[in-house]
Amino acid sequence: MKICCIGAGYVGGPTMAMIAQKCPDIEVAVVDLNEARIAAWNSDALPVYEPGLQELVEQRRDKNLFFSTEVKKHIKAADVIFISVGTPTKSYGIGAGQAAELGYVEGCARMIAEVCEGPKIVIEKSTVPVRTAELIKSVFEGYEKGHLFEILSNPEFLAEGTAVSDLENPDRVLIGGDSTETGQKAVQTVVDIYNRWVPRENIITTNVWSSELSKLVANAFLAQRVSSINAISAVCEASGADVDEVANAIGKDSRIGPKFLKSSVGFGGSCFQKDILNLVYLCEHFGLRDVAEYWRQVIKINDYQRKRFTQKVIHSLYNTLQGKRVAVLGFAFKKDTNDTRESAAIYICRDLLEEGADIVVYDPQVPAEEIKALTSDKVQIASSAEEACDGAHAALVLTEWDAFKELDYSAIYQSMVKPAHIFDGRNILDLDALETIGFKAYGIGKA
Ligand SMILES: NC(=O)C1=CN([C@@H]2O[C@H](COP(=O)(O)OP(=O)(O)OC[C@H]3O[C@@H](n4cnc5c(N)ncnc54)[C@H](O)[C@@H]3O)[C@@H](O)[C@H]2O)C=CC1
Ligand SMILES: O=C(O)[C@H]1O[C@H](OP(=O)(O)OP(=O)(O)OC[C@H]2O[C@@H](n3ccc(=O)[nH]c3=O)[C@H](O)[C@@H]2O)[C@H](O)[C@@H](O)[C@@H]1O
Repeated sequence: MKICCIGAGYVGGPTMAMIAQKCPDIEVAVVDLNEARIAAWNSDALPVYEPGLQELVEQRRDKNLFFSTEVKKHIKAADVIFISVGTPTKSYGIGAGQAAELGYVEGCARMIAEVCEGPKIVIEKSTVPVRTAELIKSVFEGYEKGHLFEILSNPEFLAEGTAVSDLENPDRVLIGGDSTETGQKAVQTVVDIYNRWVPRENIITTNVWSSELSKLVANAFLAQRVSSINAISAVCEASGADVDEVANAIGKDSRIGPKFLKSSVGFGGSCFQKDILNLVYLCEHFGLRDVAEYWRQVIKINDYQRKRFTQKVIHSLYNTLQGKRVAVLGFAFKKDTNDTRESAAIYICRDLLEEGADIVVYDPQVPAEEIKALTSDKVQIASSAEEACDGAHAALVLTEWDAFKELDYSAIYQSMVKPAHIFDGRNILDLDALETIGFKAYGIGKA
C-alpha cells in the first residue's frame, strides 16, 4: 500500500511519521509545495519542534517515509491520500473573520482529480466545516471522476508539544465514511492501518458529517473549559479565592475531571479560535443565532483575559511603561513547541509596545525574526531568561516552559530595577518564594 499526505505541516509530518513507524510495509510520502519546508523535513533541523519527533523521523526517513515536492507524482502513485493542508479563518469576502478558508482543500481536490486515473481513498485530515466532503465530491464530479474516489473524514486530535505521544497512544481515532458498501470498505482499510497500534475499541467509526462536526466540537469544548476557568480567575482575584485551589477542588469531581483547568493568559494556537469561529459561522448559517452567540462568548472571554493581564501589568507599573524595560519569558503559544500562531504573547507584546515599553523577549525555540515579524523590529531578543531580565522593571512569564521554574530568581532579582515586578501568566512559579526574595509577584486568579 502507498499513502500520500498533502501538507507537510504540524499535522501531516508527525502523523505520517507515526504511520510509517507502525506500518513498515506501507510507503508513506508527505508532499508539500513549500520547498523550504520539505528541505527542512529532509534535514537535521525539522520545521516542527516536538519532543521525540526528530528520532521518529530519522528512524523511517528514506526507508518508507519520504518528504517531497513532487506532489502530483506521489498523489498519482498512492492508494490512500490524506489532505492535511491549512484551513485558516477566511480574511476577506463572505464569512470573513469566521468561516474557514477552504481554498487549499479545494486546490488539493482539483489536483487529485486532475492526476488520478484509478480508484483512491481520499481522507480529510484537515479540520473542516461539516459537509466539506460534499465540496470535495462535487469537485471530483466536475472532472467526471466521482466514481473513482471514496471520501472519508479522519480528523486529528493531537496537541502540539505532545504530538508524538498523542499519536502513539491516542484517546481515540475517528473515521467517518459513507454507509454504502464501498464506503464501509474504505473505512475498514483505514481502520486496519490504525489498528496496527491502536486498540480496535478506541477506533470510532461514524458517518462523515458526525466525524467532521466532532472535531470542531472537541476543540470548542476544550477551549470552553479554558475560558470557563479563566472567567473564574477574575472572580478569584476579586474575592480572595485562589484559582488553582478552586480548579483542584472542582476537578476532583469525576464528572468534571482535572484536565484543562489551568488558568492562563488565554489560549492560543492555530486552532481553538479558528475552529470556534467556524462553529459560530456554521450555527449562523443554519439560523441558530443563540447557539452561535453561546460559543462566541468563549472567544470573548479569551480576549478579555489577555487584556486583563496587560492592564494588570500597566496598572502595577504605575500606569506608565514609557521607557521601561519589560522582559517577556516565552513566546510560543504553549511549552514544548516552536509554534507561535495566535499566541497570547503576540497580543500582549503589541499592547505593551503601544504603551511605550521596551520589550525584550526570550523563548528557547522561537526564532528571533519570527518574534520581530509578529511584533515590531523594536523588540529585542535575548539569548537567555537572565539576559532578558537584566535591567528590566518587570518580567512576564507568558509560556510555561519547564526551564522557567528552575531559574535562579534571587540572581534575577538582583539584576532588575527596583521595585522588581514579576507577572506569572501561567501560574507555574511560587509567588510566596518570589515575594520573600523581594519581588512584587502576581499570578492569574490569585488575590
Ligand atoms: N496544528 C495542530 O496541532 C493541528 C491542526 N489540525 C488541522 O490540520 C490542518 C493542518 O494544520 P497544520 O499542519 O498546523 O498546518 P500547516 O500550515 O503547518 O501545514 C499545512 C501545509 O500544507 C501545505 N499546502 C497547502 N496547499 C497545498 C497544496 N495544494 N499542495 C501541497 N501542499 C499544500 C502548506 O504549504 C503547508 O506547509 C488544519 O486544518 C488544522 O486545523 C488538526 C489538529 C491539530
Ligand atoms: O485541533 C488542534 O489544533 C488541536 O488543538 C488543541 O491542541 P493545541 O492547540 O496544540 O494545544 P492545547 O494543549 O490544547 O492548548 C491550547 C491552548 O490552551 C492553553 N491552555 C490549555 C489547557 C489549560 O488548562 N489552560 C490553557 O490555558 C494552552 O496554553 C494553549 O495556549 C487540542 O488540544 C487538540 O486536541 C487539537 O487536535
